Amino acid sequence: MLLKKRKHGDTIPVSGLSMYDLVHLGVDEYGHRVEIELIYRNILIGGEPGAGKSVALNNIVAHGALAADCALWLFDGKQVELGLWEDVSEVFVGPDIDLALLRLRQLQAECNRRYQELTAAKRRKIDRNDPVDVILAVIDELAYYTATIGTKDQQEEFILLVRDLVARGRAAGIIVVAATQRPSADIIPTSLRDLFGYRWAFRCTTDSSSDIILGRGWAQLGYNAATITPAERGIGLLLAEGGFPGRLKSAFLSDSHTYSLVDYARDLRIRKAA
Ligand SMILES: Nc1ncnc2c1ncn2[C@@H]1O[C@H](COP(=O)(O)OP(=O)(O)OP(=O)(O)O)[C@@H](O)[C@H]1O
Repeated sequence: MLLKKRKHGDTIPVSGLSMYDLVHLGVDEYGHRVEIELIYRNILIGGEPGAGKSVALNNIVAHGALAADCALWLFDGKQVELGLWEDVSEVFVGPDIDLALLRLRQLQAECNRRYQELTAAKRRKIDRNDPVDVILAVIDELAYYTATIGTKDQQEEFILLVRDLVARGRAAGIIVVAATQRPSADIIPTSLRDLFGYRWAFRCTTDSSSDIILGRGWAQLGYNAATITPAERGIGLLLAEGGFPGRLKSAFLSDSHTYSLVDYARDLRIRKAA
């Protein structure tokens, strides 16, 4: 089962986390905690500006930052969304398409290297006993690198590299988390969207943009992020591979919560390196 639920109120462990553990996202309509198995999966997050994507992203990045077996590779077109985590990241890329492409090529090379090792060892995927970190590659905002900065060729290369990592990275322990406030077909082509095992749609302005995140036909079946009202910030529809979209509210993290988590993650990482 990909999506796990526990009673709301159970404590959420924050120390000694692993990327192989469940990642806490929030609470569903019945008051159950929603947790996902992110390892060997990727997640796409979309919705209109102010709908709650950054808070959702911060929950996932926080898990990665607190996990002893995770290296954070952060791509932040706006520089301020993920900037709080820069200190505890292995790689941080701001609004620089050349650097973003360089880092993605390096990630692709690392993916290829891990595949070679797996093949040599006659194995199919890395697991928690392997001496390599899971790489959590977080991209916010996708459209910034694929439609705003750089030349057409650079934007296309960016999409190709992301698609390759989403398609092949999972077994190699590379997880892609991509967020956009522009859920349109040119930013998230079907061929890319369909590779994401999890899709989380926050409020959208139209039925079709909701379908662009969740998949074609869900709005018609009543799973439509355009029906989330502007006041319902932090609420979204989460689809886990093979299931039905479920409504949930992300765990709220204020800036001061996030700063505390960054400090705690920094301490854990200093202790790990010592
Ligand atoms: N889970 C939540 N619970 C309560 N309030 C929330 C929650 N998530 C978001 N909000 C509120 O909504 C505001 C906007 O959220 P957030 O910055 O995550 O939106 P966004 O979709 O990332 O916006 P943008 O695309 O403009 O960056 C937050 O500052 C907060 O006030």
